[in-house]
Amino acid sequence: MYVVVNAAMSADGKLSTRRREQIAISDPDDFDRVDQLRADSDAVMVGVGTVLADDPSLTVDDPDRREARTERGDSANPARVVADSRVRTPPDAKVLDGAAETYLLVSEAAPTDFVEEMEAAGAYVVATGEDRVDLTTALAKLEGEGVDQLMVEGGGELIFGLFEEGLVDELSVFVGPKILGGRDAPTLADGDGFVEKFPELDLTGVERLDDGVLLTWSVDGRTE
Ligand SMILES: NC(=O)C1=CN([C@@H]2O[C@H](COP(=O)(O)OP(=O)(O)OC[C@H]3O[C@@H](n4cnc5c(N)ncnc54)[C@H](O)[C@@H]3O)[C@@H](O)[C@H]2O)C=CC1
Ligand SMILES: Nc1nc(O)c(N)c(N[C@@H]2O[C@H](COP(=O)(O)O)[C@@H](O)[C@H]2O)n1
Repeated sequence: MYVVVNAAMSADGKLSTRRREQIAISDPDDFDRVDQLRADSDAVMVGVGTVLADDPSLTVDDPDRREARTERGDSANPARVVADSRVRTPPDAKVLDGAAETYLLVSEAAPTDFVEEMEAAGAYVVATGEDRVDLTTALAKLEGEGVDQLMVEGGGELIFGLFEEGLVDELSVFVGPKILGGRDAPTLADGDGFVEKFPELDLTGVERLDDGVLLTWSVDGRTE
């Protein structure tokens, strides 16, 4: 499986405000690029923190891109994947609206009644890990379901978890012309942070998009 992490951050490295409110950091050209990346992927993943903060749809916006997918024999939208160890996804979340297949990655500690509620809402529930989703095993299971390219949109906890497990192949970050500030505002990679053996990146692209810059890296030492 090829894993590409894509996110937009402010010039000071924040994914959103300290209130965790969704905010447009990307400019129109970047949103269009993100839509194409979704259309090119088999699945789009977020953490439940993002579902709770943003209630994203994670679908492809451009009808021509959806049509191109169906013409090549794919579903109109990529599958949606939510890492949600304890099942905090609300049953009325947009990721459960039936517009695409949805996988809910939960831990073995997930309450059975919540799991059943998610299955009744149409989600495929994949349980791995004792208390927290075991991302390595969960992604291997998704690969077994035909997910060859996984796009990850965030947030910072999930992105850190994927780097921690050595699961990221490529990172693309749009740096937008805003300062958000806030010591508690989410950043590109939160979690516990690395203190040694930092993931190393190879810069593969620098491109001006509107008033921001798109930076792309490949990741050294991808282990899975
Ligand atoms: N600017 C951008 O491109 C984006 C911004 N965001 C912003 O990020 C914020 C949400 O980010 P976070 O609070 O960091 O939440 P998150 O979206 O990273 O979700 C974290 C949750 O994922 C679950 N999870 C399960 N297994 C995990 C594992 N092994 N490792 C890590 N997480 C695991 C846990 O329940 C954890 O609480 C929101 O404010 C949202 O607006 C989110 C996506 C993109
Ligand atoms: N690429 C990008 N740029 C921004 O400025 C953003 N705020 C985000 N946020 C991500 O997009 C999700 C919303 O998706 P839908 O439009 O609802 O499908 C949001 O949840 C973040 O993952 N991304």
